[in-house]
This record gives sequence, structure tokens and C-alpha cells, in this order.
Amino acid sequence: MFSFAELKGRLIVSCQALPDEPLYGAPIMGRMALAAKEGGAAAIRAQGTADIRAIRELAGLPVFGLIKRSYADSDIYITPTSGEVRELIAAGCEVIALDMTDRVRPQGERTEDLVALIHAAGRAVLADISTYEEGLEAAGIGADAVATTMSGYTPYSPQTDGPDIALVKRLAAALPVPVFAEGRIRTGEEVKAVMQAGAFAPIIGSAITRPQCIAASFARALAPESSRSVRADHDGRTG
Ligand SMILES: CC(=O)N[C@H](C=O)[C@@H](O)[C@H](O)[C@H](O)COP(=O)(O)O
Repeated sequence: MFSFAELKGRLIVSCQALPDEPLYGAPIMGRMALAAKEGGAAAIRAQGTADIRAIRELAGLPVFGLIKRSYADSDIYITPTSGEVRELIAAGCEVIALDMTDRVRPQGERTEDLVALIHAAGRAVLADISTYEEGLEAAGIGADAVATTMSGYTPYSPQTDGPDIALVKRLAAALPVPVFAEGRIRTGEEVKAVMQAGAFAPIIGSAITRPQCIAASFARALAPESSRSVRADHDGRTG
């Protein structure tokens, strides 16, 4: 199984664009991952099997794979069911990221069974969680690493403007597995802050790979009142 040890203190870049985003397309995400690698990324977080295959071919870095898919009977959209897990195993990614928040999975599936399926295929599990309790629970049922990805995106987690540094700190102090800081890291200072809080490594997306968000941050500096708000995708669920 993949060992996270080589990623300690290294930059992980999330390269994602959904169909409604300007950079949608596997060849583009492959190039984006190559650029991230040139900039020092040691691994890539990626969405969808076409992107994952292109990224593995072009950048040749370990991939944390996920599939965003919505189901009518659940709010979970990051690798929700065993169907997505099987697709990701076939795509070859070393690590499979899945929502391990305390919410009901679609189609009556159980998180424990997804973890077992991933381990049986020799892959590692990255748990995307939104609270301290969810992090403990995820590690307790076998997650090999935890990421603060969903903090700010469940109705019951704190809606912080930047990364949830307090959550990183509590989880890093409590868990034997790596705790990745993910979500709304936009500056080098924030990278230093999450590392100081005990993060194993930062996972950074929009601030590097969503140019529409980067442009909007500059546009806001010029005209804070009138500038358009540009949404990071998050499956259309968050503003
Ligand atoms: C909440 C959710 O669905 N997050 C997604 C998870 O894969 C991605 O859209 C984010 O870009 C990623 O987590 C990195 O975060 P940020 O883009 O803030 O650096």
C-alpha cells in the first residue's frame, strides 16, 4: 500500500475542474498537474478517471483520486458509493479520497465497507472530514490519513474564511495517522500556519489551479463592491 511518509512537509496540489468550469478537460488538467510538479508538488489530488489517467501519464506523481457525483438520497458527493470506488481503483490512483463526514451515504451503503473495498485493492484511504469527531471516527474505522476538506462545507462545521487551523491542530495532536490541511489555503503565511498547527502537509487547490478564483481575488481588490463573486465548484453546493 502507498506510504504517505514521502509526502511529509511536501506540497500537494489539487487539480480539478468540473464541466461548468473554464479549464474543464483531461488534457488541461494533465498540463496543470505538470505545472504543479514543476513548481514543487509531490502529489496531486484529482477528480474523475479521465483527469486521473491524464495526470498519471503526464506528471507521473502519486494521485489522491476522487469522483464527485450527486445522488438524490444523500448530501455526500465526494466518492459517495462503492461504484465510484471501483472506478477509481481501475484508474490506478494510489490513494482514494472519500467523504467520511457523519452523514448518511447514498443507496444505504456503509463507509466501513468502502474502506474495506479500498484496502482489499491495496490502496490507501484519505478521509475528507469536517469536524474533530469525524476525524477520530474516520481513523477509528481504518482511514490511513485524514484531510480537513469538508470543514466549512457541512452545515454544522465552522464557516471560516481561511483554513480551519484549529481543526488541524486538534486532529494532529490526537491522531496517529497523517492529518492534511485542506480547504481555503491561499497564501504562504497560511501554509506556515497549518504546518505550525501540526499538519502533515498542505493540499492546495483553487489558489493554484482555478484561475477564475485567482482573477476574482485581484478584481475584488480593485472594486470590492461591484466585483462578481466566482464560485469554486464544490459540485454547486457552496458559495
Ligand atoms: C469542499 C470540496 O468539495 N472540495 C473539493 C475537494 O476535492 C475541491 O473542490 C477543493 O478545490 C479542494 O478541496 C481544495 O480546496 P481549495 O480549493 O479551497 O484549496
